[in-house]
Amino acid sequence: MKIDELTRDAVNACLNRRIPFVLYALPGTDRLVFYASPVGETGMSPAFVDDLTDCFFINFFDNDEAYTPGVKFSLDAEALLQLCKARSFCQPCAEIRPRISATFRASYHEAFSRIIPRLKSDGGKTVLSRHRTVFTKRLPVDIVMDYFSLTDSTFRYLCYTPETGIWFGSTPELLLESDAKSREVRTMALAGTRRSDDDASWDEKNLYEQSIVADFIAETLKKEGLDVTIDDLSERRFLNIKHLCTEISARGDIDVVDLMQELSPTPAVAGYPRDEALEEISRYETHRRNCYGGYVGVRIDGNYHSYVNLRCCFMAPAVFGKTSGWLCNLYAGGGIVADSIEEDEWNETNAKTEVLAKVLSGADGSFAVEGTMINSGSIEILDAPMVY
Ligand SMILES: C=C(O[C@@H]1C=C(C(=O)O)C=C[C@H]1O)C(=O)O
Repeated sequence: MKIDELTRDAVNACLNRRIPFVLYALPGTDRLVFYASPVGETGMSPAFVDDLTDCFFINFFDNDEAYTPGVKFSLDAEALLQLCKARSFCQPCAEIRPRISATFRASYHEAFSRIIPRLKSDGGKTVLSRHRTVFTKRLPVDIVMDYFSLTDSTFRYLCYTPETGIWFGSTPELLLESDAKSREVRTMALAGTRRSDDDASWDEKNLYEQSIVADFIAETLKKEGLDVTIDDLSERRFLNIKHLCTEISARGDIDVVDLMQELSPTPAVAGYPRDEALEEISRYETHRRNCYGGYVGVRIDGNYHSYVNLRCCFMAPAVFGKTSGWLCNLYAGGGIVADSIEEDEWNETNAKTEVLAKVLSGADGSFAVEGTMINSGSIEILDAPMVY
């Protein structure tokens, strides 16, 4: 995958000036698309202002607001660069910032130990997540070009909005794809994880975790009065790991935005029953998930391409010691059920962040720092990057 100089300049101009933008590629293609839409007088990004314009959207995991931040497809790279030449910008700073500390192994242990007894008595599943914190000297454009080039089977994006800050990701999980003409939507139940090179057959625990997701999605679609088709269980490989997957489609009278809200967060990223799982997540996880586990995607010609925001990174410009670069939070979780083994689940979160952490470090591994050296005394988060 290649990025042309014009688009590279446009991305850097947006990062330097905090102009909302997106750079994305849909699954199955290496075609990179760039758009920017400066924030107007409201100070808010304008994604879902109406039902017509093509746009990018990115939602929070705690998805209880009607408002969804995003980027309208108003300026392409050339138009954006022209505008930057013609006038100066004072766009709003990000409202949230990455965390300086990472999840301690001990905090994960504490959360795990509290959740297991309830799952043993009530059954069900809770998705427990953690985040890693990395400081990197690499430029966002270089990072995402390496990361996006590894596979074309995911939805890949890099964006900035004032509500979310800078995020990028490469997610394998479809939340909802809609086709207004045929009145059809497609989704998937993706869960259960193991390393790609592990050829043993899937165990009961993983099959159970995945069936919870498939049942929830199928029930939700049926409750909406839709005609639902459920495909056979298959295996999906994404870089160093693989998952179990059931593709599900539905046809009928659909309000896609309502349905996305209804489905998200699915038991693949929250758990089941949902309320109990969400309660445990907010009580025991030591970080806010922000946009991790929410949904992210594009609306084109009235059709939605929406994905669960996984294998993603939240970043902000920062100075570490005397070095300028980027502070990054990498998120990963896994479904915990009554007989889950803590060490295996922790290792699963390592596997899910392994590729991204490597990309942040660069080819020779010398571009990034991770660990206790990163603390509030050694790092300062900036509102805008040192201009490059
Ligand atoms: C929660 C994540 O992934 C989700 C959880 C999975 C699991 O529990 O096995 C598998 C795929 C995703 O639906 C993540 O990548 O952080």
